[in-house]
Amino acid sequence: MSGAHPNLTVVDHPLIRHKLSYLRARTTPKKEFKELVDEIAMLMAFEATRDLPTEEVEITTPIETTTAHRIRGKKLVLVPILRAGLGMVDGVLSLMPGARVGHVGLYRDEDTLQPVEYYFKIPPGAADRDFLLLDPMLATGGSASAAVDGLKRRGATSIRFLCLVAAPEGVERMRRDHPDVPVLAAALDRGLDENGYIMPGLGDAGDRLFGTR
Ligand SMILES: O=P(O)(O)OC[C@H]1O[C@H](OP(=O)(O)OP(=O)(O)O)[C@H](O)[C@@H]1O
Ligand SMILES: O=c1cc[nH]c(=O)[nH]1
Ligand SMILES: [Mg+2]
Repeated sequence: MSGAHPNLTVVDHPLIRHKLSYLRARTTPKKEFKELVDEIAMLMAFEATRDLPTEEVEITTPIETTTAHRIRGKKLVLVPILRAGLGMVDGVLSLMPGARVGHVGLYRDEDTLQPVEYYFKIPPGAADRDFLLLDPMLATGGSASAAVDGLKRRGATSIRFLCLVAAPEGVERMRRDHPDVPVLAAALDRGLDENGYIMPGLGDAGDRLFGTR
């Protein structure tokens, strides 16, 4: 938990801080930017799944039979918010290759900053799954909040939101709209500029990932 934001955990680790410094730099090329997004997402997924329940199983090693532990219960679903969330999927999947992947298509209208939904596909049986919602940027929080609305409308009850850079405005919006959804971020930044961009941020994550600007 993080001070004024009881719904926020800043995953603050020297490796993450180091990688973020390159991610933020405007000179970092597209290929490296994508690799860094994956690497930070993977490191954060380690923290985001810290409290997944495990159960005892009996296994036989080449030496003897023993008790080991495996993750129990609900099946994990990664849900990237398109487009930029796609950049985080491979990194998280490298830790949990068995996780399913849903997709939420949202873009933020450049003038109104309101999220516009254009796609929604998740596996059936939402009530029995743990969802990890992925988006590098939490700015006003409109997109994350709308994505959580969509998951809840389809029956989801266990949702965590994983982002790389969060603005206080977005964290507060999530606390207001969805106090039951923990937010994990690699960094909590200063605020938003007049165009709704995070300061100091890293610019437009989708454009930097996909080379569209
Ligand atoms: O918290 P908010 O104010 O809603 O802003 C954050 C959203 O904006 C960005 O997406 P964008 O609309 O640029 O779409 P893109 O990923 O397709 O580029 C980002 O990836 C988030 O989804
Ligand atoms: O700073 C920001 C804000 C929203 N979306 C981005 O990609 N970057
Ligand atoms: Mg974008």
